[in-house]
Amino acid sequence: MNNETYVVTTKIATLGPAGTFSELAARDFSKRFESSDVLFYPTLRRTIDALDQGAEIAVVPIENIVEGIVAPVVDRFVRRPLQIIAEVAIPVRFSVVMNHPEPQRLFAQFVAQGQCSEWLAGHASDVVTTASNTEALALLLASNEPAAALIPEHLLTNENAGSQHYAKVVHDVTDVAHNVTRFVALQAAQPLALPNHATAYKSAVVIVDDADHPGLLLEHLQAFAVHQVNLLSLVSRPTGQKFGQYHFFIEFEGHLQHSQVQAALSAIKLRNRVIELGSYAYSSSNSSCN
Ligand SMILES: O=C(O)C(=O)C[C@]1(C(=O)O)C=C[C@@H](O)C=C1
Repeated sequence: MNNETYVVTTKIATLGPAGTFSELAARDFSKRFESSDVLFYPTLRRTIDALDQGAEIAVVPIENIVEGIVAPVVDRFVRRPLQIIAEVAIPVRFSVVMNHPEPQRLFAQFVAQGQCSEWLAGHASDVVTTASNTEALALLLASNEPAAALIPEHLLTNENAGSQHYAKVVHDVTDVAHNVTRFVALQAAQPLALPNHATAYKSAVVIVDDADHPGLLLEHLQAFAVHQVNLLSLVSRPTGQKFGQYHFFIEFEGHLQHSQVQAALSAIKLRNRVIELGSYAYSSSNSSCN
């Protein structure tokens, strides 16, 4: 009899190159597996689509405490079947590094710009938008012109990118001290596991707007209220078809298998299509920043 044991390596896709906050979230999530590989993708959309190309899990940002929802991620929920299986909240702090004391342009990721808007408004007029924070740093390192980059503070402790490599460093330019981003781990949609009674769950759905009429949003909210389901977030996203038409991304307390949740969603399903995105435990670091 052969006693060999096999270790399965879980492939986790996230936004790269290495050094992003997304990588921190993916590494945190990877602790749940005996063996895992973190694979990097250049955009959030390609990170999610990696689920069709061999990755079992994609870890992406979904909400920043200041900037709100990360729209490219939420919009993907309507386009392809996905399931949220976990969330993790990661503290986010930025610094600015320069290759010259008077830079002409600054490279910065699109979400990061909103989290450092006060410093940028006073110091940077020519901002070049990048797909990730590490791409901002890579563009600075490749630039022959006086330039700067908004980078994750944790990259300054990296041997190859430490403070000594730059003409000037401005530490911590983040608008708020308690800046934090919530990341979700996604997998391809599949049957939901039963709830574990010791876990506090939240769930997410998208209500697809294909039955617009006066009072529609009120009816959705009433369904949750009547069945005592506590809403945690509600974001409207344009359908892209017509002005005035919106899908609603909603997170609420409870598991999709709980009877009150099923009753609320059944009422909504009489009028609209509902995409169920799964049930997952509250992030532990989430409760500390409430
Ligand atoms: O570029 C990164 O470092 C990322 O991980 C992406 C991202 C995001 O898009 O929200 C993650 C955390 C911060 O909110 C800023 C950027």
